[in-house]
Amino acid sequence: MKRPWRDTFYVAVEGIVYAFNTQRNMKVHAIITFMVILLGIVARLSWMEWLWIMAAIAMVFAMELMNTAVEAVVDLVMPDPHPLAKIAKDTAAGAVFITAVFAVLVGVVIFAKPLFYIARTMLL
Ligand SMILES: Nc1ncnc2c1ncn2[C@@H]1O[C@H](COP(=O)(O)OP(=O)(O)OP(=O)(O)O)[C@@H](O)[C@H]1O
Repeated sequence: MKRPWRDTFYVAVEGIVYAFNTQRNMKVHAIITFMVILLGIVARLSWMEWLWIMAAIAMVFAMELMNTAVEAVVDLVMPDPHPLAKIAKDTAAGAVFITAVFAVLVGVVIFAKPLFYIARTMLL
C-alpha cells in the first residue's frame, strides 16, 4: 500500500530534526545560513545572487543529511573498525567538504563587492 504523502513529509522532517539534534555541523551550517541571509538582505542581493546562495545552502544541508545517513548505516552494519567502513565514512565526509568549499566560493564571489562597499561607507 502506498504511504500517504503527509507521512512521507513527516518522516523527512523527522530525519532533518534527528540530524540537527545529533550533528554539530548541522548547527554550524544553520548559524552560517542565518548570517548569510542577514548579510544578503543588507547587501540587497539580486534574484540571481539569491538563487546561487540558496543552491549552495541547499547543497550543504542535503549533503550533510546524506553524510548522517551513511554514518548511521555504517554504524548499523559495521560497528567495529573496518577499512571499508572507514572509506564509506571518509568519502561521505569528503562530499560534505566539497559542497562546503563550493558554498564558501559562492559567498566570496557574491559578497566581495557589497562587503567592500559597506566597509568603505562605514570607514568614510
Ligand atoms: N567502523 C569504522 N571503521 C573504521 N573507521 C571508522 C569507523 N567508524 C568511524 N571511523 C573513522 O572515524 C571517523 C569519524 O567517524 P564518526 O562516526 O565518529 O563520524 P563523526 O565524527 O560523527 O562525523 P561527523 O563529525 O561528520 O558527524 C570516520 O571518518 C572514519 O575515518
